[in-house]
Amino acid sequence: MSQVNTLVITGYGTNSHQETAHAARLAGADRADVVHFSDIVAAKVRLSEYQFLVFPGGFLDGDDLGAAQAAAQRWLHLSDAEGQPLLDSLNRFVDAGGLVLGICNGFQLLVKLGVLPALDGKRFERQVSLSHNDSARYEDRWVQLKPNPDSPCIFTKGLAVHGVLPMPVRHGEGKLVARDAATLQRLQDENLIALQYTHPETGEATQEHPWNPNGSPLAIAGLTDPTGHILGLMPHPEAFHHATNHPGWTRGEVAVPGTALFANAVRYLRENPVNHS
Ligand SMILES: NC(=O)CC[C@H](N)C(=O)O
Repeated sequence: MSQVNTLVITGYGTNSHQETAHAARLAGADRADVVHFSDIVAAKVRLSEYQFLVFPGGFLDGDDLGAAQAAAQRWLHLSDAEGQPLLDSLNRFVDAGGLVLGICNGFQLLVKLGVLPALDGKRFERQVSLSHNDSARYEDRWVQLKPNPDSPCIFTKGLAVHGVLPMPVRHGEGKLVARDAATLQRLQDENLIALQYTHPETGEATQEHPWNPNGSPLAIAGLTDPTGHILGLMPHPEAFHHATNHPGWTRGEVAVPGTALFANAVRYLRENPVNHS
């Protein structure tokens, strides 16, 4: 069975990197290293040493200029100490079959970088973004997510049988905006909408606040790319890594934890070795 080493990139304002690494370990990853972005730039650590790359949540650069906007510029324009553009390393990582997960601020980074949704295979071209919540406030609450069984997403595979997945959100900029109506339509038509916010009474996708916490169109909570190897989502799967994290646990409520997304990634990588050669 092949090795699953997880790289969680921290620095400049991430705040859930340790929980994220913990979730990866709980899900069975052999290793989960929390590495500062500057160590990637210094070429002390290479993406090619890993199979699973996670961009955790937080407030990169204090959300200045818009969440993850400044961080996206760093990824777009910096090269490492060996002269390798960071974008090339990221591109190669994905082409080698590595899995990428962006959680909340990490999802914001992936869309601003154009890693998601990468329609027409166009990576690093911004096609959608994440903007301020319709409620004009920071939303900190639990939501219920419906996985799309027809999505190519590796992370959500098989999870639709559970109905909904509860997970907490905490963000100010979680509303998806597409550059045009056709782009939005294609996300749906190509099954790139991996996760949707649902109404607790109907279990169906909803635009209703607070169940849809940000007003995201088509109730989009998470997006994948056409390969299914990349997932970005606004809710925090790492924050539901144990039964007692769930607000209903004292009432005996049982639900599939967010670590299920990580477990799917680990399982996939065991069976589908990444080829960094
Ligand atoms: N929890 C997070 O990662 C927050 C993301 C971002 N800082 C926002 O408020 O939208």
